[in-house]
Amino acid sequence: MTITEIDLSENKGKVAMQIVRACEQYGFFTVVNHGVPDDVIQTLEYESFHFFSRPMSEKMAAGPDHVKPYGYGCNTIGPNGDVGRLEYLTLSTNPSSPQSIIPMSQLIPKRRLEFCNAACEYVDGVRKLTCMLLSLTARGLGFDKASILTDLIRNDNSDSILRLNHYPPSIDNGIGFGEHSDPQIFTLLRSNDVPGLQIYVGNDEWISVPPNPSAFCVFVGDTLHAMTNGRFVSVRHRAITNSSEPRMSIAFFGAPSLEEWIYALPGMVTPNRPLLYNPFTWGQYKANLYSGTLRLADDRFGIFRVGSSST
Ligand SMILES: C=C1C[C@]23C[C@@]1(O)CC[C@H]2[C@@]12CC[C@H](O)[C@@](C)(C(=O)O1)[C@H]2[C@@H]3C(=O)O
Ligand SMILES: O=C(O)CCC(=O)C(=O)O
Ligand SMILES: [Fe+2]
Repeated sequence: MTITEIDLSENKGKVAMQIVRACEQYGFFTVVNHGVPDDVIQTLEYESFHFFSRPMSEKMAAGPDHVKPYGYGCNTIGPNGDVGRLEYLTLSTNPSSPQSIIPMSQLIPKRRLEFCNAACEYVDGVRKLTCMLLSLTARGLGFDKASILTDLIRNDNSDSILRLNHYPPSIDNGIGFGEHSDPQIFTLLRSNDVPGLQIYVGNDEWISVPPNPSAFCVFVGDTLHAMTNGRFVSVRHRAITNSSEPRMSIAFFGAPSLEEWIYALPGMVTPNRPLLYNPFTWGQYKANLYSGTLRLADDRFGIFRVGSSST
């Protein structure tokens, strides 16, 4: 199989169809000519490497005791004992959150202002790109109004997240970030020129995504899967460590506000495709990630499935 690479400078009608096809097939594609300025990306990568190069005692100032999933973390992922060979910094992009870029940058040692500016500019660029991709997706699905999807991310209270993942060199095929799907709408991830990302394409097959620093990887998340009533695949993916070079991935998880209701979009439920999930708010879905014993690789739709005994 080949990974779909979409050139955003091409005809918009064609691009819209390519996006929908890729979301239906694997829930994954890459985009080039995406419009996020290269210097904005390079600057945040530089500041991120600088942050992770600081002594552990300094990095710990930004975590790990903050509200999940925010702050600095090392070798553990999520609330229930998953481990990985990485360290990360996770920030809210909602300006009114105490865990968002500006207040969290105050906890970051050295180069506070530089880090803060770089992260804000990056989020500005990737949020616009996410909106453009959602608008093209709405068009590809046949909706007249792009706002049916773009409003979810544009909302001032969007619960979108910025996550910096740093995988130190390791040459024995270890698990950097274990298998999972992302819970949000779309994830836009960019990495330096070091391999590691793999996606699941069915039939027990994982394929490696060749690194391309001038592209963004786009992942369909659980929320868009639910909104399309299963038509789009929420792609399972993982990162392995097998390089003598450090790997840095920067992910923007585009999410709605906590109050937003998630339900199947018009036309997605048909006699051949019965409703899969009862409506839920993003806040309910997110609370479920952190309230129980769910592990990284677990299916998280259980209680939201139509016919589930808890609904
Ligand atoms: C074990 C978990 C970690 C995670 C929340 C979860 O319950 C399952 C999904 C994980 C994930 C993957 C994408 C993002 O990195 C993340 C912040 C998210 O929203 O969902 C992480 C969560 C985390 O690291 O806390
Ligand atoms: O680093 C990667 O390539 C994957 C990271 C990831 O899946 C995540 O942060 O959710
Ligand atoms: Fe992920």
